[in-house]
Order: sequence, then structure tokens, then C-alpha cells
Amino acid sequence: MLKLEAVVIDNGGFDLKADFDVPTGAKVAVIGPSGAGKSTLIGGIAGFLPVRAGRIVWHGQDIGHADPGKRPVAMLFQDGNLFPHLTVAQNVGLGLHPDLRLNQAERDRVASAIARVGLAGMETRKPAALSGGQQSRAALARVLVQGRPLLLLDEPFAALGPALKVEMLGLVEDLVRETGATLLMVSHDPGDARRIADQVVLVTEGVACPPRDTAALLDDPPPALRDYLG
Ligand SMILES: Nc1ncnc2c1ncn2[C@@H]1O[C@H](COP(=O)(O)OP(=O)(O)OP(=O)(O)O)[C@@H](O)[C@H]1O
Repeated sequence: MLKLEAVVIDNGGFDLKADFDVPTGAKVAVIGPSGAGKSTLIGGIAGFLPVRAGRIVWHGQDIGHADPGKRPVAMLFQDGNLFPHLTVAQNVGLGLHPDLRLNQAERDRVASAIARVGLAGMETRKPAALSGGQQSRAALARVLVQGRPLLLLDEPFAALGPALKVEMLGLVEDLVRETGATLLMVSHDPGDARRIADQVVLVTEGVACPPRDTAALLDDPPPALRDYLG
């Protein structure tokens, strides 16, 4: 269980407040207007932004002041997930060791993560020699190899075309099912939420609301969500 206990996350003077629980294994979409604080919420849980008040608790342990690498978190951003000068295998290997000194067992894990996302045979390619979808797959392989129980996605597929995005969401769904990870995914597309998320956290004006059932919320949106959905 991820517990956000009266948390205030500080993003350069902008405050994001959250006070709710996310059950282990839940798939949660984070939606809301631009500038409302979605990325701030994710950045605070990941450890890239400071927690000014309250606690972030994972399985009973306060992780709110731990270094990002010490948190049970793997994260994907919209851009910049891959280093252009490194091969696919090296980019994935970074998920295990920043210095890329991997033993045989770790190299095997990298190879199986690459195979799992459908990139077997492309281990030695650099990102520029991959399509957009293949780059997303490589980034997902790095998340997979880390084996972290909390997966945070901040609009990772926004730059992909609709069909490719659906394909990548399907892959995320499969990986989450296989690993039992808890998923929080920022998206601007309510269709993404319906496709993958059982619950939705609506973020408006610096407040992240407790998760609500996806269909119930989107079928009967409160005024703030209705304004956003248009
Ligand atoms: N480095 C910063 N310093 C000060 N304010 C910031 C900084 N980064 C973001 N903000 C402000 O924090 C607020 C929340 O930003 P955030 O990126 O979390 O919103 P968001 O909901 O993810 O928006 P979007 O959907 O446009 O990505 C915004 O008003 C933004 O201007």
C-alpha cells in the first residue's frame, strides 16, 4: 500500500497536496488540467521534488525523504528516457548499475528484459537507430529490469501515434500484471485511463484527490473534471 499522509510536495514554490492511499497492485491514472500538479505529484513520490510536510509511506516505511534511487520506484518520462550514445543493452543495464559493470546474471536479466519487450536482436543498436515505439520499448525494458514495485509514468507515450500508444499501453498492462507492480500514470487522454486504469486520481489546482473508480468518475465527472474534459 502506498500512503500519502497529508503530503505537501514543493515544486519551486508551487505546492501539491495529497492525502490518500493507493492499494498495492492498483492501476491508477493521474489526470487533470495543465499546470494542476500531476508531474509534481509523480516527482514527489519518485524523490525528485522535496516533501515539505506529511509522509509518503510504502508498506509501512516512510520513503518521503529517501534518495530517488533508494525508493521502490521506477519512472518513465515523456522524453529523455534513453541516452543517445549508449546501446539498447547499455541503456537497459543502467537500470541495474549506473556504472554498467554487470555480472553474468545481471547481463542475463538485461537480455531477458529486452526480449520481453520485443527487442531481441537489437541489443547493440543506439536509440537513433530505433523507431519511436522501439525506443519506448527499450525504456520500458529498463523499468522492467529494475524490478521495482512502484511504476510511475509521466505521459511516456504522448509523442507516439494513437495505434502505437495503444500498443505500448497494452505492453505496460501486461508487464504490470506479470510483475504485480502498482502503477501511477499521468495522462491527458481519458481514453488512456479507461484503457488501463481501474482508478483515477484527479489533480486540480494543487490538490490530488483520492482515487475514484475510473468508469464511475469519467461517466459522471465532477465540475472540475467536466471543465477539463470539455
Ligand atoms: N521549477 C519550477 N519552479 C516553479 N514552479 C514550477 C516549476 N515547475 C513547475 N512549476 C509550476 O508548478 C505547477 C504544477 O506543474 P506540473 O508540471 O506539476 O503540472 P502538470 O499538471 O503536470 O501540468 P502539465 O499537464 O502541463 O504537464 C505549474 O503551475 C507550474 O508552473
